[in-house]
Amino acid sequence: MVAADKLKKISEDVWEIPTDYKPGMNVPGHIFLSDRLIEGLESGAIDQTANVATLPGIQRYSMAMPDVHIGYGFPIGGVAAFDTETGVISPGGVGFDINCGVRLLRSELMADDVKPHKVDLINALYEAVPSGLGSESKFRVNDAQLAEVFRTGARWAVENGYGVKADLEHCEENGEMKGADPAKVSKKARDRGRPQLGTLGSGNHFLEIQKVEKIYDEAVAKAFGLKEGQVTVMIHCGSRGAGHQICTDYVKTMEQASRKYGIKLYDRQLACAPLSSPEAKDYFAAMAAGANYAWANRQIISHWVREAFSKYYKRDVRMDLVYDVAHNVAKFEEHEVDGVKKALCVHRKGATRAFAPGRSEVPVAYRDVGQPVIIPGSMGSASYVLAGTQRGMELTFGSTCHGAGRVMSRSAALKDIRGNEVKRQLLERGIVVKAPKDAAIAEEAPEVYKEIDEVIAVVDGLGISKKVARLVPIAVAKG
Ligand SMILES: Nc1nc2c(ncn2[C@@H]2O[C@H](COP(=O)(O)O)[C@@H](O)[C@H]2O)c(=O)[nH]1
Ligand SMILES: [Mn+2]
Ligand SMILES: [Mn+2]
Repeated sequence: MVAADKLKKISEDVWEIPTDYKPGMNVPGHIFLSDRLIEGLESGAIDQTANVATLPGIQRYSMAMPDVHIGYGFPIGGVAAFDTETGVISPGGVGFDINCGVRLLRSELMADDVKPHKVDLINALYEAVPSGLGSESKFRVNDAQLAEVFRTGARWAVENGYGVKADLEHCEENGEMKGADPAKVSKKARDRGRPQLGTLGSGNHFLEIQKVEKIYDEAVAKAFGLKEGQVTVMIHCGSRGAGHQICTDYVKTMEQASRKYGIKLYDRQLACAPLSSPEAKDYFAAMAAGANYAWANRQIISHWVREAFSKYYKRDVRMDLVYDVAHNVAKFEEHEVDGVKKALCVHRKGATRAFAPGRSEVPVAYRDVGQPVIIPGSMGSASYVLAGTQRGMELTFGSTCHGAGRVMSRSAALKDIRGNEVKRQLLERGIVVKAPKDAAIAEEAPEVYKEIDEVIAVVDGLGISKKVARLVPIAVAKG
């Protein structure tokens, strides 16, 4: 029996997990997948989506985007919104890499100018930005500076010479989530985060030089400053050891809190606390600090990317920030539920906010067209820029997918795939890959991910975000 047999197809690409799927479900689950993608859906991801539906105060549905796969407690690709009075917050609904996210720089360069230099350019980026699992940064922050990073995020970086003010206007939350409190971050998390600020991290994190291959919506693309043939650079990374430790610390706090507040957990990894409790407030303050660390991190890395291009071309190469999205975060937002405006805490775990035109959270420059949504595919496939829609506000609390989503585990990839062969095949297609070791390439081979075009067809078809541009890789530096 394929996992999908447990689901009820209620409309094109929408699969329901009914509330009688398991005891304790407060709302149904909705999984957004095409008939083809549903074939590969793990039954564990259905169970996880159903488990989330048992949490107190969940609104409308527990949702999973088409990049869904098994995660820690909540599925990756999961979206769940909780009433601020009756609901909960859960570190498992945010993930260990707090504010892992993606930003896109648009350059003034065209692909034909860059392609002959792609090896030198990717080497320059690889040199400029430290990467790898325990990698340490080229610069050091002291405790007081780290506390400022936790409090003010990307603004700290810009005020210290890493970028320009306009960058802040083009970040979700302006790169500075309010309510962060460094005092709620443990010494262990600070010690892990201090040496890693300004590092890419490992594996799935990357820097990618891309070409805008196709524009689907000229007017929106123009608002985003994108045109066919243009070179862009995509940066994917998060909060490194700092975020990981914050999550680890608060999972323990929440396990105790769940018992204290009598919350029945169908999976220990869903540990959570009522949003009104001191434990929830402490976690939110620490999570926001982790999110700010990640925004500062992507901001510093952007500065080094700009420096590397300018140094290589021996002139000031203009690289403006299109936008920066968080895809592992919980946020307080206002949404309409059954015709009533409500304050909700929306968890997006491997999911991207995709707000419609007119929302005050969307930067002024994009308010008429909707929030830019940046969706990476893999080092051998396309990535996409989309825009948020009103349909998304209605159907998914303004959310969409965050990537293609894995279909093969890292261990299976290491067993079945040879990194040097993947590298050779990609080079044959004109894509240069630079990574610390061949094993890292095997773990991240294009075939370990779903087909991004199919995933994007689902979100575009449902109308929860709409296609604006398709980007293809020229050269990739993997962490
Ligand atoms: N364009 C590229 N996309 C990539 C690459 N490696 C991974 N990915 C995609 O990113 C998402 C998000 O990853 P996550 O670790 O935050 O879940 C993933 O689902 C892939 O689709 C790459 O080298 N280039
Ligand atoms: Mn990520
Ligand atoms: Mn990450």
